[in-house]
Amino acid sequence: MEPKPAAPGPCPGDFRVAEAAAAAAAASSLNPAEARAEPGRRAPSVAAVLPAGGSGERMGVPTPKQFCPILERPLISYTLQALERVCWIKDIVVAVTGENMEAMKGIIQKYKHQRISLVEAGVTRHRSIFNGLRALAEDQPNSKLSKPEVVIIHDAVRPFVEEDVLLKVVTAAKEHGCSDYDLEFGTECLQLALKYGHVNAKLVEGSPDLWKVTYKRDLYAAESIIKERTSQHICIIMDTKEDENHVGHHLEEILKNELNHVEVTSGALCPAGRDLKQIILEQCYNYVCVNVMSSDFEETQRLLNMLEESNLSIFYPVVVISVYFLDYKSVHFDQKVENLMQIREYAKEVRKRNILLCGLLIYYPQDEQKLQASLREGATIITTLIKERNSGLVGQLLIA
Ligand SMILES: Nc1ccn([C@@H]2O[C@H](COP(=O)(O)OP(=O)(O)OP(=O)(O)O)[C@@H](O)[C@H]2O)c(=O)n1
Ligand SMILES: O=P(O)(O)OC[C@@H](O)[C@@H](O)[C@@H](O)CO
Repeated sequence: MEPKPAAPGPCPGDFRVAEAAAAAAAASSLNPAEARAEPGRRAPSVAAVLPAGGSGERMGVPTPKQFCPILERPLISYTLQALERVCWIKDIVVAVTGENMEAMKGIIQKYKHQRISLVEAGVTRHRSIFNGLRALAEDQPNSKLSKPEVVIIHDAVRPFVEEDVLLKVVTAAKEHGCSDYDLEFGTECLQLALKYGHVNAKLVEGSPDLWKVTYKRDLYAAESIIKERTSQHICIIMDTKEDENHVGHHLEEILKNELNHVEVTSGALCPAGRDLKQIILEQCYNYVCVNVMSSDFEETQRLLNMLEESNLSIFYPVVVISVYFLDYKSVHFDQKVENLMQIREYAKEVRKRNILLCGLLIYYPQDEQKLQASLREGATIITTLIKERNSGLVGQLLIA
């Protein structure tokens, strides 16, 4: 399964931190014997510099690519999120041009990014990096930055960096010498370090997702990756556990079968399912609220309240689909639809908080085969809404 999207959270006191401490100690130690991890050793000091002062000429759009939106959030915010969740990176210095400084401050505030300092970018990428390094190196009286032992340089337009590769980079910073291979296939940064830093260097293998957003097509690729990652976990909430034969339960079964590569959790507002708060904490971005017993929005409203309180949707749109049932025999079709149209108002309200709410009415015949077909159609609508995360369908009542 793909790794979860980066999300901020408390730094776990697990082995990675100790490993990082050892790596940073290794990177900074003059004595190789000291480079081994020691219990209780002081925390490492690692900082990151993000050059974000380019104009993105090759992208061919007026907005510099680092500020281009992906699912309505600027690209650079994804990169910051990926770095700030790595708790052993103490400071993240971002180099931006003077004209984008205010916009950058707005992004930091809106998405509550932490440990970020801004510096003025330079006319070239290397100059932007230099400005970031200078801010970390100088002991300026009003600066909250302290001089780190290791600095990670990471393009602001590489949003999918994982902690393990950052750890490898920090570890390699001291452990390895420079080979002919490294020189042959060196990147600009490597050459810069070799020429002016008088240090050895080592190329570390990254993952294919570490690629750089350069052309317009890369924005579409990044969006697809984010959509795929956020669709990996779906929580189904049923307002009853009774009446096992109700079509609601059949729908749940069909969804589970169709989404066999996806983690489907049965959450509940009632005690039978897994604790919904926990599921939200685990960063599930998709909820199917199956209303077997009721025709109102009470259960959906409870779920929406919990989602709003959690702030889960600050980084990614959360999809909520409220599902209802009506059989062909019922004479109340108009009344039911009219009642369910209220979803528009709820959807408009929660849309402001990046929650994409849609309604789905499964209008089903008694005939077993046709019923199965209706349920499969319903399941297809649900999976499409989740995979596409299309804000254009927000507030719609779809009928299967
Ligand atoms: N004067 C510059 C130029 C580039 N960068 C940053 O360096 C990273 C990688 O560079 P690149 O992909 O070349 O970005 P751009 O220069 O913006 O793109 P282009 O070459 O297409 O104009 C980007 O995060 C970019 O913002 C920078 O900080 N300062
Ligand atoms: O200009 P290009 O798009 O070829 O790549 C720039 C890269 O060299 C740069 O982004 C660093 O990641 C590597 O030092």
